Amino acid sequence: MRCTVFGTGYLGATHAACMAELGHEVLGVDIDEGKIAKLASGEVPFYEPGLADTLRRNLDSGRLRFTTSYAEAAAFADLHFLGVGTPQKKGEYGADLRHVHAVVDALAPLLDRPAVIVGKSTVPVGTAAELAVRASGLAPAGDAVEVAWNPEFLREGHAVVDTLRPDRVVVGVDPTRDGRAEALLRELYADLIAAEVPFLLTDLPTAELVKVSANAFLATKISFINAISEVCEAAGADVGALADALGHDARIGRRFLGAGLGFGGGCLPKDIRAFMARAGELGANQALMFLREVDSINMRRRTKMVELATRAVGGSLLGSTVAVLGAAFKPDSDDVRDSPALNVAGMLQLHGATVTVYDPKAMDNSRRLFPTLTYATTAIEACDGADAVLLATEWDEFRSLEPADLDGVVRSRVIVDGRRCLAADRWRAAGWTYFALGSKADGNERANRTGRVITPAGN
Ligand SMILES: NC(=O)c1ccc[n+]([C@@H]2O[C@H](COP(=O)([O-])OP(=O)(O)OC[C@H]3O[C@@H](n4cnc5c(N)ncnc54)[C@H](O)[C@@H]3O)[C@@H](O)[C@H]2O)c1
Ligand SMILES: O=c1ccn([C@@H]2O[C@H](COP(=O)(O)OP(=O)(O)O[C@H]3O[C@H](CO)[C@@H](O)[C@H](O)[C@H]3O)[C@@H](O)[C@H]2O)c(=O)[nH]1
Repeated sequence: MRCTVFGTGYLGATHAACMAELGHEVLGVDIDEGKIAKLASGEVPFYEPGLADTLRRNLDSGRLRFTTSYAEAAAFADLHFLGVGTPQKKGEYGADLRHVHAVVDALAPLLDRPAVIVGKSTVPVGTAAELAVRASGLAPAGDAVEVAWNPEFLREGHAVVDTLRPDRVVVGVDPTRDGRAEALLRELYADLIAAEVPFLLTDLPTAELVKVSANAFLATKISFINAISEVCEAAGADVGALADALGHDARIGRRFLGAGLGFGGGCLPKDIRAFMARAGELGANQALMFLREVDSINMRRRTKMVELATRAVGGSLLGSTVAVLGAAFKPDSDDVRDSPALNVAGMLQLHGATVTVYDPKAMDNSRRLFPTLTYATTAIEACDGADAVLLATEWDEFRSLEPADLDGVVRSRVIVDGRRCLAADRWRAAGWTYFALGSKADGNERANRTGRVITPAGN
């Protein structure tokens, strides 16, 4: 069958390529001409493992095309996915829906046949119902234009697999309608349904809420372990061993109990804030108060990392040289939106450190966002002359670093593991001072480059 996808960013480009992979004819639409030109020539404008192959295979098959023309898109299909950004409003918690509105306002007047607009963007509950009124009011086909919601749960770095084999497909429809939207989406996802991916049909507000509730839960789980991490640091316990023990309880599970620098990216931080804002608008202010704490715990990890770095260089960042390994908000992505790594790098610089950053894939995006930081072309180059090395994003390339790789490169053999992904014993055995968020401080702290003594402390 045919469909369009409006917005060809991390979500939309993946969805378009994967729908074509399922055998459908797909037209991706974006207002960014450069992005569309790249996609049309087989180039993915961002880093996502496996996506380039899927894109090229489906461009070659002729099933996948890209355009900036809304008129072409309206003529092409009667099933239109909406995957544009819903960022946090400037200076407010709420979601900025201007891109979502722009799509509907430009597309609906072109819809002169029955059509279904299917939202995939993450939106405040109530948006779908509002868009349904907006679309049918603007469309020549009137009420024959319907809105459904099919929230997306893919993770960056695993986007292709998550789209082709999701844990579930959630479809929200208006129950007063004739079932056309459900039928179209069942047909579109027939291969997934045949592979026993649960297809969960709900009303519109429930589908919208499933998405933000899932992200709120994930964020809460991460902040839970990071709150416990603070207690571990104070008590001299080890949060990694604690999380392993907790995770054996099947009711809890080990996933998303990774303590460290906390969550960032284009989703969890802005989604929990928009969820709080929307609950407030609905008069349910009290309900999500805990998410404020989830957010604060998360942001505290970043300042905690700066404190640890300060200790690691001997008490003052002023005049120090710090290497930051990692800039993306997570490994296997080049996304630097609300990246804890870059946030920390920026704070270190504000405190007077000379900061050199290296990331395997996110260098261009980082330079655009933080042009005043220094960037290296390899991890080793970033560590040249460093008083401390900070590991901020757990790329495999950094996990597999050996202490010997950096001996003779750094000025002081001091490492701060913000993602708890290095073997502490190996680094200590090699004579390094090893700090990690969520553990008692290194017992072998010692005089560093300036002869300043870093005192062993309990956190
Ligand atoms: N990134 C993810 O992993 C992910 C996963 C699930 C859900 N989401 C949600 O999906 C939505 C998109 O996120 P993203 O990360 O892909 O954002 P993004 O910024 O990477 O992509 C958005 C795209 O929309 C395009 N766009 C803006 N206005 C447009 C218009 N009027 N017409 C056509 N295209 C337009 C932009 O040019 C851009 O290419 C957000 O609501 C996000 O919360 C994202
Ligand atoms: O145990 C963990 C797991 C993750 N993180 C951090 O949490 C953030 C988010 O990670 P992840 O959820 O894997 O990445 P996203 O690609 O942002 O995916 C989330 O946000 C998407 C957009 O809404 C959803 O579709 C996904 O289901 C949801 O996992 C990253 O900074 C991670 O470093 C931790 O600190 N500890």
